[in-house]
Amino acid sequence: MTTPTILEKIKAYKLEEVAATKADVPLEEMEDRARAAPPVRPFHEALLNAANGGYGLIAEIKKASPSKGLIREDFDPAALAAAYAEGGAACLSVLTDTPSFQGAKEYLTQAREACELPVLRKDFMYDTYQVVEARSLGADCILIIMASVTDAEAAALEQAASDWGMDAIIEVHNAEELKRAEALTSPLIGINNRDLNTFETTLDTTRTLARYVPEDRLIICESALETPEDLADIARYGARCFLIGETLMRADDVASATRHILANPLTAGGM
Ligand SMILES: O=P(O)(O)OC[C@@H](O)[C@@H](O)c1c[nH]c2ccccc12
Repeated sequence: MTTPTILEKIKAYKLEEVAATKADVPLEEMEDRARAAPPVRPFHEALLNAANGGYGLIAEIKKASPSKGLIREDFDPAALAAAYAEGGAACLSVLTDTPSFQGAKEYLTQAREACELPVLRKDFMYDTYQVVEARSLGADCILIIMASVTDAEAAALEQAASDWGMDAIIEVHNAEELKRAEALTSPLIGINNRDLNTFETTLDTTRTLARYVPEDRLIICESALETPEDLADIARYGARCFLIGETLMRADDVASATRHILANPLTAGGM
């Protein structure tokens, strides 16, 4: 027997979780809740508008991660959301997975209520039930991790997001996953610089893959971004949208750290 990969382990516990939630809240009931949720905020549009004038930042609310352990002690999703909005983020991402990221479904609702930004539910999605649940929590966008789903699962998740008026980010980590992503219709392609099975990170992943992304898709460079220089460098490869968690979560003053990383390193400074 081969040892399961990290993504396989996550998938196993996530499917159990989903089965338990479904037993508690049947699909019809979850659909009622989704219909009663506040209207969808335009995620793609907010990102695109911000990227046209500079950078489109998706700022992530992330308490802990499997590779880094606890990232932020003082963790108030509503205050963090307000700080991100003040600092110039275009959208938010909120981790709702508990076993690996110490996230929670309520964090998404709390963060979204504290600002006007569209919100990505950051979780491991396999079942369209989770998409309905995401909408019931207020999510405006979902993540589809190609490394963790089949083509059929990805297509079903994407369709469910679209049925509920939400956007979907298709996350890829290599050329093969990018090819599979191209068969889907979502215009949002996330290039994850972190290998979710080994946790290794390198911005070379984006530098290498960006040129193969079709022109009609919007590239989001995800993970391991630390400085304004990183953003400026990656922008030269055609990506103007960024998903950043840890660097901002480690800052004492989250609003000013957000402003700082979004500043153009060529024109900033000198104050
Ligand atoms: O904290 P970082 O290195 O800035 O990364 C943020 C985000 O890209 C990362 O949390 C992430 C990207 N794809 C994921 C999929 C599942 C869980 C987490 C992720």
